[in-house]
Amino acid sequence: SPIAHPESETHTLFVRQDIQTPINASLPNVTIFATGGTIASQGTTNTQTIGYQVGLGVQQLVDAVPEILNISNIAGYQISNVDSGSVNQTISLKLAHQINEELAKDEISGVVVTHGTDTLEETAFFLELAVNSSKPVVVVGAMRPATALSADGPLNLLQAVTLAASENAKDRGTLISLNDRIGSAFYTTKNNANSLDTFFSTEAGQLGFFINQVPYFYYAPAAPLGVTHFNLTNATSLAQVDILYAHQDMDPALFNASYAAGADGIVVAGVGAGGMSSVASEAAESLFNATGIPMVSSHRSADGFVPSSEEGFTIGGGFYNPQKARVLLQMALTLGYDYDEIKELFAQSYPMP
Ligand SMILES: NC(=O)C[C@H](N)C(=O)O
Repeated sequence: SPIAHPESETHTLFVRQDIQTPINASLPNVTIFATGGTIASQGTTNTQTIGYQVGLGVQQLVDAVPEILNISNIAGYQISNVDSGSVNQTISLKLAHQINEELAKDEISGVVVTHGTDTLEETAFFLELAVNSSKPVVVVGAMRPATALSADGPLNLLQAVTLAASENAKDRGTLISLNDRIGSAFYTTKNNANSLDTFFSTEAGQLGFFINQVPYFYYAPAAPLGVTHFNLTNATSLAQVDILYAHQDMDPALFNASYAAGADGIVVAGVGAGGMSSVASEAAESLFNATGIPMVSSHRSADGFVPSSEEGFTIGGGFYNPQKARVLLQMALTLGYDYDEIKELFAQSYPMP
């Protein structure tokens, strides 16, 4: 094995297995934080592409693609080993804290997070807001388990490390790298539950592409409009924000139920540009009038825009999809933003001409 000092230690919540490759002084240093997902999964046959189990550690991910060591020295941390549907605020806060610490070290060029693709965009957006560094943070996953014919994880990981080690990737915020594409964590969303190219086809999210494993960017570094960096250094937990999905005959009781279950904020994945039935809307408004709980309107369509209106009680989620609006609202509530500040925070991403 090219990995020099494997050691493992079991914590109650995190399986932590720190690895460090032999140091080659002429190479940059990249740290990998592994969280699980399909990229770390194994099936029972090489044709199994559903129903596989997560379980490979960061050591095995790196061992599968030794070419990585021609690009960068690697240190690795096992933060969790779960499907991304089970990634929670404990894991994302831990990631944010450790990544901020890691990137503050002069010798570190960038970091890679390996993650399941299902909620990858939520963690990537969370890191976009909670990590304060010009160095690259690259979040990567895979759509086929490591045991599959034509598994995509190894090349995706090689590309992610290449990107994290690249000077050209600096000052671009958190990046999502998958299947040759480089996307902005701010805008990229998972588009297909099964396809290898699942992070394709968002309106504003595509930043670049790998050609022969070299990252090419379409634009000079740029930050999305309205990006706010939050200091969560002292946060040990996050506010509770629920997403309610609008549809025909949406149950209006969901609003009170969500509040009664402890929600500090609610995001509505609305029909069209943030809509819901008049009955549901009345229930939402009476909860808002009674409690002042902030409610953000987003869209259940994959892409779109919901503005705030002057008279409405809901806050327009702008370009944020429901899951990203949830992360943003969660951070704002955790740091004590009031209703007007939250409205302003969302409006910042779409400055009016
Ligand atoms: N492609 C994937 O990674 C899916 C997997 N269920 C996850 O952990 O998100």
